[in-house]
Amino acid sequence: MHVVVNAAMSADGKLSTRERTQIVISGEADFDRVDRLRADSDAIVVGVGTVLADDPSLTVTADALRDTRIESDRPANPARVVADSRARTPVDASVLDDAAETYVLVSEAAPVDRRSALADRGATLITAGADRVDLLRAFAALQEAGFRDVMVEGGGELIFSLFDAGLVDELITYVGSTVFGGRDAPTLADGEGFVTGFPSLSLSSVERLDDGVVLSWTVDR
Ligand SMILES: NC(=O)C1=CN([C@@H]2O[C@H](COP(=O)(O)OP(=O)(O)OC[C@H]3O[C@@H](n4cnc5c(N)ncnc54)[C@H](O)[C@@H]3O)[C@@H](O)[C@H]2O)C=CC1
Ligand SMILES: Nc1nc(O)c(N)c(N[C@@H]2O[C@H](COP(=O)(O)O)[C@@H](O)[C@H]2O)n1
Repeated sequence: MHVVVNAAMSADGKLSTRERTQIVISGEADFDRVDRLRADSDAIVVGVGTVLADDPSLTVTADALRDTRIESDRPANPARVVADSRARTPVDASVLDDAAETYVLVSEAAPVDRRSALADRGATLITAGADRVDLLRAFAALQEAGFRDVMVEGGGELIFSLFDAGLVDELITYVGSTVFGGRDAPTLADGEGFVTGFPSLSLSSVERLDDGVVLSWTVDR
């Protein structure tokens, strides 16, 4: 399985403002790039914090790209995957609509009634971990389900945990032309933070796009 993390951040490294509401950082050309990355993926993963903050659809928006997927025998949209230890995804969340398959990764601590509600909405549940989703086990289950190219779109808590678990192969960031500031604003990698064993990255490309820059890194093994 190949895991690519893609996120947009302000010039000061924030994914959003301290109010954690959805905010546009990318320009039109970057959203097209993200659309192509989605179209080349089997699954798109987010944390439930992102679902609660943004209610994303995580679908491929450009018709041409959707056609490309159909020609290649892939479903019109990649599967959507939510890391959601306590099964907090609202039943009316856009990720549970009919546009694509949806997987919810939960822990054993997720209440049974919440799990049933999500299953009733058509989600496939994967249980891994006692209190928090065990990402190594959950991603192994996704691989077993046939997913090869996996894209992660955030947020900062999930991205940190994926780096911590050694699951990230590539990191792509769009750095936009704005400053959010705020010590409580989400950054690219939040969680506990590393004090040793920092992931080491190799820069693979730098591209000027819209009024910002796309930085692509591979994670050293
Ligand atoms: N600019 C961008 O590209 C993006 C911005 N965002 C922003 O990020 C913010 C949401 O990010 P966060 O609050 O960090 O939430 P998040 O999206 O990273 O979700 C965190 C939640 O994931 C669940 N989870 C399950 N297993 C986990 C594990 N092993 N490790 C970590 N989390 C696990 C937990 O319930 C945890 O509360 C919002 O403000 C959103 O707008 C989100 C995605 C992309
Ligand atoms: N690439 C990118 N640029 C931005 O400026 C953004 N705010 C985000 N946010 C991510 O995209 C999700 C929304 O997806 P839909 O348009 O609803 O499909 C949002 O939840 C973030 O993960 N990304």
